[in-house]
Amino acid sequence: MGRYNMVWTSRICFRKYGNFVDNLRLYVRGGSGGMGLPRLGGQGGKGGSIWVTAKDGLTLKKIKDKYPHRRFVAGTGANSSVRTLKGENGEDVEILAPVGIVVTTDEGAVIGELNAEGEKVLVAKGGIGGAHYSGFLPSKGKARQIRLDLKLIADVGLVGFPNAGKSSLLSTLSHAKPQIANYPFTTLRPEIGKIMYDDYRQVSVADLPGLIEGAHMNKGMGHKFLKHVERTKQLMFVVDICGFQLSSKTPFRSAFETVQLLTKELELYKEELLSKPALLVVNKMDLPEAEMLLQELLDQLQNQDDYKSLLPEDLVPKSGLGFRHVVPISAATGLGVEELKACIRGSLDEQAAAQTEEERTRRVQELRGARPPDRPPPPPEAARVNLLFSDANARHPAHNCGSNAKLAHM
Ligand SMILES: Nc1nc2c(ncn2[C@@H]2O[C@H](COP(=O)(O)OP(=O)(O)OP(=O)(O)O)[C@@H](O)[C@H]2O)c(=O)[nH]1
Repeated sequence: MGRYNMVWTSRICFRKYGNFVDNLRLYVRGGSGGMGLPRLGGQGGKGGSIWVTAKDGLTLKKIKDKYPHRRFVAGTGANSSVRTLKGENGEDVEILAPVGIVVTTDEGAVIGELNAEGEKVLVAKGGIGGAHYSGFLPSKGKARQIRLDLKLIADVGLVGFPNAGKSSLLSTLSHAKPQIANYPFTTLRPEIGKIMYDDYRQVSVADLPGLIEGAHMNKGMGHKFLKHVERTKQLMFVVDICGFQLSSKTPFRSAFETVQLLTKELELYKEELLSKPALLVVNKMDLPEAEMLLQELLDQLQNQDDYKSLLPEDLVPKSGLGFRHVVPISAATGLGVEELKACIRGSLDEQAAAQTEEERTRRVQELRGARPPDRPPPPPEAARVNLLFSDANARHPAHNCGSNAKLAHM
């Protein structure tokens, strides 16, 4: 393996977990019916119902931000009166949600799925108005907690320009020919591979083909690709250590510039995507000069401000680059692949633990009758990046991806 015998798996920068919202719990209550009028046989109006309707371009985070209380109550039916014997029906409430979600009860029973714009699911029916048959007494609307879950296509999504080695990596990771997945809410058919762990846990990895520079403007597979990045728990950026050039007419990009461009594409499409935990995989470490180029890349990642002028200003991501781990590998020889598997697993486990803790805190607060906490606003970008860089290793000692050290010998 020549001079190259080290794997650098320490955190370059620590991304906060949980800013990206892939599920949401809501309280919904249909309206009560109105009273009937026994004297004249009048009927109360029906209570309004609550519907969840699919709309393109929405995210669960937008719903969360727009309705911090996450409570939806439909209108009450009007009472029957001498003037209006049939009381007016209460108003329905429509909750707009992204396409590609499953709506379930709190216990996990599926109420319905939204796979296309305009599809809707009834989540809380309004009560019936009082009438002769009910002794003129109305009934209450249905009240319950529901969950909106984004249908995930995989635990981890590969993000990289053509030729970075994504397909090769997926095959190496999953030891099998990855399956082409077909999802009802999409036209793109990602390849999905499964990593098997010794404790029988399986982690799914999706190769989402078609990302090129300008994807945010819908170039190439553009938005079709980027939409899928939303549907994974974590991102795995894959870059060729020797850089990337789409064609002889387009400029050559170094590995560092490639990372910047990939990040910029996500930022321009939906900045929220950058709050997903991400790993950076540096591929083709078997090639000559790879170790020297890796050191250069690490230096550039750690001193991003000094290298900002390499690309035109409008191509530099404004939020900086952040990765939980940087893992050099060779998909061709298998070098570093076991370390990568350990990193992926560790990162997903940490994310799951953080989400469970957040949900637990929320429920405790709910039981105490307190308003669920809104996430505190993130610190200003510049401050955050600096802080994360200067303190990352001190506050979060090098994650043990098979090694305790920043430089782990293979
Ligand atoms: N030397 C070397 N070559 C590699 C490695 N990984 C992949 N390659 C080669 O790089 C080329 C591209 O690999 P792919 O796996 O098809 O890359 P991709 O990112 O899936 O490319 P697209 O399908 O175009 O998106 C192929 O010729 C591979 O054989 C590696 O670790 N070392």
